[in-house]
Amino acid sequence: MGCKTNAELEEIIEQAKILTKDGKVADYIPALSNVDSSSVAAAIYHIDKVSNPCTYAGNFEQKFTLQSISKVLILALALQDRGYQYVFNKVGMEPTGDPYNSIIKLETSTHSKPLNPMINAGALAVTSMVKGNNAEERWHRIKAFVECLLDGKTITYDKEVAQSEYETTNLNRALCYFMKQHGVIESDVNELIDVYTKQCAIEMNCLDLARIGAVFALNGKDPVTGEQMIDNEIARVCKTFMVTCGMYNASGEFAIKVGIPAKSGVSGGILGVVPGKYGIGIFSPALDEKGNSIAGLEILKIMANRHHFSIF
Ligand SMILES: NC(=O)CC[C@H](N)C(=O)O
Repeated sequence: MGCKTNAELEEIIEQAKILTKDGKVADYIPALSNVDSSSVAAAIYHIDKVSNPCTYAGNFEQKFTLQSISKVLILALALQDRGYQYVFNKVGMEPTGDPYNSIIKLETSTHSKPLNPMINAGALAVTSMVKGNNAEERWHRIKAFVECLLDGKTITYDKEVAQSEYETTNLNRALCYFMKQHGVIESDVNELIDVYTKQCAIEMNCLDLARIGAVFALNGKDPVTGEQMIDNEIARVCKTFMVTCGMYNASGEFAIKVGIPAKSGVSGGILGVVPGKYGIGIFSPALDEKGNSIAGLEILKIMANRHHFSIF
């Protein structure tokens, strides 16, 4: 993939970097805290450019784990595997206004249905729907699907981060046991947590993430081959969830200030989609109190203002 540095993006990154000192790296997954909190990297995949489609700035080679960004990709796979009815029979479509790991709405919602697939409860239920005879098969299908979105590039997962989350994720286990009790999931809880912690620990750099953004920007088509990688309708559903719930309980403010489908993860990654134009990948691990990358948000706000990103 042809890539080059971009002076404007460098300038924006320098501006945003100052804010990293106001944020905090996630440490509730212990292995996530081993990272330089001042790192900032960003890449943009321009879907109209045939040669050198990618521009980048900052430490673009640095890999990070997807964490919650993986929820959008696994939703696409589960919808492909099971169809709309099956998935949304078990998981809702409404934003919660609560933190991503909150348990409160599970108890108050009808049939204990998680409110949407972007909160942990909903994402865990969605991961349990990926086809496969066992955890290993499910994980291999997830890995193969993400590799397809990256033109066949082999992806890896950060074993230390996955193991660290597997050992400490009592709250996610609690969400699973609650959902199992109420028939939302059927899987063995530890097997489900095993697949989920691996999917969250999938690692890539911001160039890779920008390429995945480009697939969504093209309604599921590969930006190079034009092949339909994700069904058009499924890409639409995923992008809609990114708008309504992709930035946790800051999605409303983000829709006003930036106005594009985006999904963030507690590692500090943000996947951004400017429909018909760009895929965006950002990494900066210092987070605000809602769990979004502080510098990442600033970069998107500046770019959205200058280049009129908003879809609204
Ligand atoms: N917001 C996130 O990125 C959360 C993902 C993380 N693996 C968790 O389940 O807590």
